[in-house]
Amino acid sequence: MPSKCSAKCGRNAVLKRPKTGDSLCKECFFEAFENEVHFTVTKAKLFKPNTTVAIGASGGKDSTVLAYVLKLLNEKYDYKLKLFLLSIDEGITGYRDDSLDTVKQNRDDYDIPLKILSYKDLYGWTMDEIVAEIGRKNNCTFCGVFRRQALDRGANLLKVDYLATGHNADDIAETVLMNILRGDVARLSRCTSIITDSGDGIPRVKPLKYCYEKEIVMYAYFRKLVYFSTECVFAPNAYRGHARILLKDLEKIDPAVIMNIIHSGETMKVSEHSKMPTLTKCTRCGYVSSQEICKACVLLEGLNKGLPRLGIGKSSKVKRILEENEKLKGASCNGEDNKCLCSGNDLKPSKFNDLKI
Ligand SMILES: Nc1ncnc2c1ncn2[C@@H]1O[C@H](COP(=O)(O)OP(=O)(O)OP(=O)(O)O)[C@@H](O)[C@H]1O
Repeated sequence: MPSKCSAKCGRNAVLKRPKTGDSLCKECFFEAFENEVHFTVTKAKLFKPNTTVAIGASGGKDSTVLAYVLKLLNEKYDYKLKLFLLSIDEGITGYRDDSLDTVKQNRDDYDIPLKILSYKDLYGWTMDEIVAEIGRKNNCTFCGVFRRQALDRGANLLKVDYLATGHNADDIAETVLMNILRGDVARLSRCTSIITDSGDGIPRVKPLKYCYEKEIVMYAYFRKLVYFSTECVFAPNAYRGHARILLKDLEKIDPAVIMNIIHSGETMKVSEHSKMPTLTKCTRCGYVSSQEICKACVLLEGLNKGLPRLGIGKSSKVKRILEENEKLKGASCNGEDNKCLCSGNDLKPSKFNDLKI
């Protein structure tokens, strides 16, 4: 005999909630999931009424569920938000091109306007081209740094008040673990924040912060949402994968570990000596950075000068290489040497400002 829904609605249960162990029917699961997101949004005061929100839309399960639920809650509770979808096309053949088709489908299904920005337009390189230069080992560094900035640039171009991403509870617990495994105490203090300041006035928010990945997949499945589920073709080497495997193993023993890790990260007190550096503006592109020259500009400069490994590793090493090149430039460069870093003038802000969106 099928068990009854534990919400006592009288219907039969069709699933067991991974987060709580409750047996629920479809309708009560939808309600529980949506109520939790609504609770997260209201408790953290994520959005002010009459504002605009860009949803980082990759076509994957998290951002698809985020777009669907935000639209639904916006209408149900009258948040008074104007929603946009913002997609970054990294230029990964067989992955992003297909997932962007899914985002376009979501744009039509949910009636939310979509803006697509590509790495090729922003940086002059696709990820396929970058991987051909750097190989598969460190390509995630390029992709992560460029995507972060590209999303900020997109949010600025759309002139929105918030940028919402689909980061879920598993992502955040993984990040806490990763920062611990790397001894990156400074990042620990901000990786659990539900609202982060990107340094240019457009806060990033994570409405799915407390949603378990398994429940997001269930929600998308039972709601019959269209999403793209293939792993990035370049992802298997990412360090995050190790934290992910560890977390999944721990979750099998006790699903509460995900919330426990987030809770530990939130309540941990980081010493003054380990605080994140203050954000400033990159002297090259004018974009937000914790260094004089932002990581995106350093990586791009390396690519353009045939030194793709320039930005991989410690920033002190990068600074030394850049200083040495500055000296060389003063001594001998006639401005025609393609390998000399002095011809990194193509990184001026105008390159980005000229972009037609
Ligand atoms: N190419 C992209 N364009 C726009 N937003 C993106 C893109 N890639 C990632 N994001 C945003 O960052 C969030 C976390 O990205 P991550 O790479 O961890 O993907 P994920 O956990 O597989 O999420 P999803 O299922 O939405 O793809 C996504 O939910 C989305 O909001």
